[in-house]
Amino acid sequence: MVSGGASSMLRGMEHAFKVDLRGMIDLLSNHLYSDPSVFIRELLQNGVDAITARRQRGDSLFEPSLTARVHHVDGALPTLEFADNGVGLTEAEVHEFLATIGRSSKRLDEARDSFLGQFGIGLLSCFMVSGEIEVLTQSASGGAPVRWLAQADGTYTLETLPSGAVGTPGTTVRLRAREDTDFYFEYDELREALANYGRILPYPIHVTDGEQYDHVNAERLAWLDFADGDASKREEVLAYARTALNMEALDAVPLRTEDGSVRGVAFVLPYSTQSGSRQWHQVYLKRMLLGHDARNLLPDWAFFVRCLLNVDGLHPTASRESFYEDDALTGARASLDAQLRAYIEGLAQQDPARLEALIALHHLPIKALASENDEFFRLLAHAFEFETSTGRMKLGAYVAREPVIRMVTNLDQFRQIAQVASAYGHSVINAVYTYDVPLLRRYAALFGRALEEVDAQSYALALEDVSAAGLEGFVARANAALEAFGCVVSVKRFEPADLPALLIVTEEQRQRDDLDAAREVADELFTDLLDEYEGAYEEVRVTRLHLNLNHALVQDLLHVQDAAVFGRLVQMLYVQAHLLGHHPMRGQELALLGDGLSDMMRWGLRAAQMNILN
Ligand SMILES: Nc1ncnc2c1ncn2[C@@H]1O[C@H](COP(=O)(O)OP(=O)(O)OP(=O)(O)O)[C@@H](O)[C@H]1O
Repeated sequence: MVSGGASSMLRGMEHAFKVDLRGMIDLLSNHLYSDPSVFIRELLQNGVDAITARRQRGDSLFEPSLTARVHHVDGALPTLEFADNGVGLTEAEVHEFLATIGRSSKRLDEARDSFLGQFGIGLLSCFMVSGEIEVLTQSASGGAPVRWLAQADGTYTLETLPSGAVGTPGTTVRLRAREDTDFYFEYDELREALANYGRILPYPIHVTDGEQYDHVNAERLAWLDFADGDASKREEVLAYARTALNMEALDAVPLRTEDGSVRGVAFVLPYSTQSGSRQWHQVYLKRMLLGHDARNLLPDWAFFVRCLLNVDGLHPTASRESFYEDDALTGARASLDAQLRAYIEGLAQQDPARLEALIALHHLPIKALASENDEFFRLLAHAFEFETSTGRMKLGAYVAREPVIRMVTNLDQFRQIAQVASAYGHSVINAVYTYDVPLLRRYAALFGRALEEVDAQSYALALEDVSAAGLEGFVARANAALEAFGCVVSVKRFEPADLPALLIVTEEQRQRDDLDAAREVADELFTDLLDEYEGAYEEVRVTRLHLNLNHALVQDLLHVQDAAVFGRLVQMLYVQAHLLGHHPMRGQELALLGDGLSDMMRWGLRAAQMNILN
């Protein structure tokens, strides 16, 4: 049997955790917060929460106010006093809340909705810029004022002051700059940080340093009213984008969700953006800046807008730089997605000109969206523009004149085909850009249209073949003239009759010739090895020149006997076909052009001289 004494020995002695404050501060500054200026956010947040708490007590006879004052005493490092006239703290509350890390007066569920803070660690961020934190506070529930002085090593002193020493309820936090942090105490820096975090906070924020003074959130921001449905604020909101965001927005779209209680505005960017690029937004949580990244709130395809958003019903992560993933966030995201989508759909019905401008600038995100959503696609498909062999055209106009949608998926092929296709009265779509092919496929499927992927070679094969008509000798001579250029000649008849020749260049897969050559001389062992390489192919550039027998020059060429003249003429037709088809010319072809022109000039001169002599 185990005696009671022995059992307590087994249980061991109970100890309390100890927290190394320096380690905590290091953790906060290096791993949780991205920038030391967040101490301003934490001070603002505590001040706002304290005022909210005082109001919730039923005290409405005071003018809420938050003030940051910088003091410089005798060339020493500056101090910052951050004062609020909120609820304040009693001595017991100072011990319980200020001096206990992780303890917050705001965590109760009902409190969570009203307050900004909840984790009980925010004040520690002041140690990132100051060696000590001094708090002077007078509770709204009475009692003596308290002075609390905390050091970064985790020790603190607390003294109660004579009643009435502070006067009205409220709290002042005093911080002393260090050599390495005085930058954050400079007036301009401070004002900027206060404005950045507190621009839309509901209580006035003042900043002073000697003669300098500013009320950083004096401006009434129209975008919140606009989000609430006040359409008359539209021009004001666009003007705000112009002056404050330096953006001539194409449009302003009000946003509002039930889930997460989001309100805001999306500005349509006046310039096109890359798919996947990240926009710089302003996201506020209960009117306090949370950050500039709205990735977990906005859909991926919304990279053509920049948003100002205020969120009341989502929860922050501990760093307070993004939102905690929960059902409300999922709902808010889905609703914002639907609203931006509805905006584009609305334009399609009510403002086609604006939609056209939007598509012209942001065709990639819009096409991305259309390629995954049928309804959206049906609505917009006809407005999408494509490059075709007969010029840029909206898909609607294209299908009105072409019974079959013909597309080419390679740019070189497109250049070549442009000539041949028009000979047949066809218009071919250049579908080499992202989303083109899936969009055309979807179009064909949804609207029941025939879609063909065409290439230059198959077009050329369809041209009327006349090489069997006793022209073998002619073709052989022409081939000899172009042998050095790796070009094969054929004679065809095609339209337009004024196009003398058509050059088709294809990249073909050819089995490597040297493989066969190697096999001929290889012994058994190597033959096995070579067999393993059986599938080795190489890309070969194949050039075909189709001479057009409908053209007068080609007809004349049939009767040219002089081998030198004949060769040069064929070669010049070959070069001309390069130029007409916009084919890139290699050094060989450029040299040929030079030589050919000289010959032509020489022959021309000679003919002229002979005319003179005759
Ligand atoms: N200016 C203030 N006036 C009144 N009480 C304050 C003030 N600043 C801090 N407190 C008290 O100290 C507690 C701890 O503050 P702290 O900033 O560390 O955390 P928090 O605001 O509760 O949460 P979070 O870590 O999310 O900011 C608060 O919950 C509040 O009770």
